[in-house]
Parts: sequence; structure tokens; C-alpha cells
Amino acid sequence: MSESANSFKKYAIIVAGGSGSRMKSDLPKQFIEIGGIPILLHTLKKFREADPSIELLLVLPESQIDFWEELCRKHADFSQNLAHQVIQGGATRFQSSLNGLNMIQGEGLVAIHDGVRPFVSTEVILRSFKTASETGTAVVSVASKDSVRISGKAVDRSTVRIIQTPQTFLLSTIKKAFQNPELPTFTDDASVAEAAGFEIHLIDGDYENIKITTPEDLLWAEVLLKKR
Ligand SMILES: Nc1ccn([C@@H]2O[C@H](COP(=O)(O)OP(=O)(O)OP(=O)(O)O)[C@@H](O)[C@H]2O)c(=O)n1
Ligand SMILES: C[C@](O)(CO)[C@H](O)COP(=O)(O)O
Repeated sequence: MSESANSFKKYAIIVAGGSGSRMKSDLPKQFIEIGGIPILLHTLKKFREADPSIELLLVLPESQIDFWEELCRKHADFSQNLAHQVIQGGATRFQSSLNGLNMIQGEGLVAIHDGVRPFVSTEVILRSFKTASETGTAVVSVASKDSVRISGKAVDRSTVRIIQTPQTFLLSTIKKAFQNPELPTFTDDASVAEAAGFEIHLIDGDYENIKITTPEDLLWAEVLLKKR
């Protein structure tokens, strides 16, 4: 990684405070196993492998924290090098990110990442920290593979980017953005930063960095895991 990224303390806030309603599963989706290991443990491992100095913070609904600790004990071999702080989630993604940010003091870089994107690569994680160290913001994105229409009208596909996570920021930048009131239009942390007037720097992600949202995503997940 570049000198400039390495001169900052680095954090990753893994947000997993949602309800997973679109998965329609009794077991919260972040705990569903792929290759016999809960999704969230795969995600934490990706950040630990990318850079062991990254401090990991995991945001979970309060009602799931005991169960999570039990899962970590059950998968002790896998989880033994994945020390992390657990933080209570909020009613919205904005609140969950904010709860995570409030646990961090001082300057540094923070990657905010969906707990249900377990296939994020080391390259993407390190690229996001590098760009955020240089510009203050780094938001992972890919080109649309499909044609796109907005309100029924075709648009030039080359102008469209599909947004993923991690979304990585200078801590002072993202904390300032989160001082503003929450808006219903916020779908991610980049939209919070943009509304506060910060320029969003898009960086290239990859198509394997899927968000596990609906049941068919689990089929992809098993295939992607076997490929590695
Ligand atoms: N109050 C919330 C809502 C969402 N998230 C997290 O944000 C990520 C992306 O959200 P999504 O995949 O949509 O998860 P859910 O909101 O849980 O799913 P759904 O919209 O299907 O209910 C997830 O890791 C989710 O746990 C969160 O930390 N806190
Ligand atoms: C943050 C995100 O994953 C970027 O694609 C996405 O906005 C989360 O949205 P969701 O509605 O919570 O799935």
C-alpha cells in the first residue's frame, strides 16, 4: 500500500444491523453459512487478510449479539484471528454506520462495508484505502452490464456506475457528513458524504463483490467460494 495510506490508522466498520427482509430466511442472512462458515466471518477475514493492522468494528442488532458470540465460539478455528469490537446497530443503515463511527476517536481512514459482501478482494480493499488517503473519499463501483432506462427513458450506459462497498473515507470527512440530519434518500455512506458537499471519488470494484440480498445470491455465493 502507498506510504500515505500507511501513515493513517485504519478501521473497517462492517455493517450488519439490518433485518434482511428480502432474503426471507428465519436465520438472519449474515449468519447463513457458505462453505460451512457464516457469511459475516468470511467478510471479517477479508479485511484481516488485506491488512492485519485494520481495526475491525462489527455492527449488529442488539438482539443478535449473544447468538453471534456463540457462532464465533462454534467456529473458533476460523474466527481465532478475527478480533473485533461489536457495536449495537440502529433502525436504519445511517444509524448503524453512525453508531460505528461514534466508537472511533481521532483521525484515520475508515472503510464502511456491508457485512453481506463476503467476496470483496484484498486489491479492492487496499485500493479504497489508498484513494481515500489521497482524496478523502473512495467508493467502489462497477459498470452496468445491462442496458439502463430511467423513468422509462434509455440512458447512455457508459454514464452509469453500480455502487458497491467498501466506501472508504478520511474519518474527519465522514464524521462531519454524519453530523447532518438523516435524509430518506440516503442509501449508503457516499450519499451522506455527497449531501454534505464532499466530492465522491469512484474507484473500480469487481463483479464478484456481490451483496447477498435475495435467495438466489446464495447460489452464486457457493459457486464463488468454490472458485477461490
Ligand atoms: N438498519 C440497518 C440496515 C442495514 N444495515 C446493513 O447494511 C447492509 C446492506 O443492507 P441490505 O443488504 O439491504 O440489508 P438489509 O437492510 O438487512 O436487507 P433488506 O433490505 O432486505 O431488509 C447489510 O449488511 C445490513 O445489515 C445495517 O447495518 N443497519
Ligand atoms: C451500500 C450499498 O450496498 C451500495 O450498493 C447499497 O446501497 C445498500 O442498499 P440496501 O438497500 O441496503 O441493499
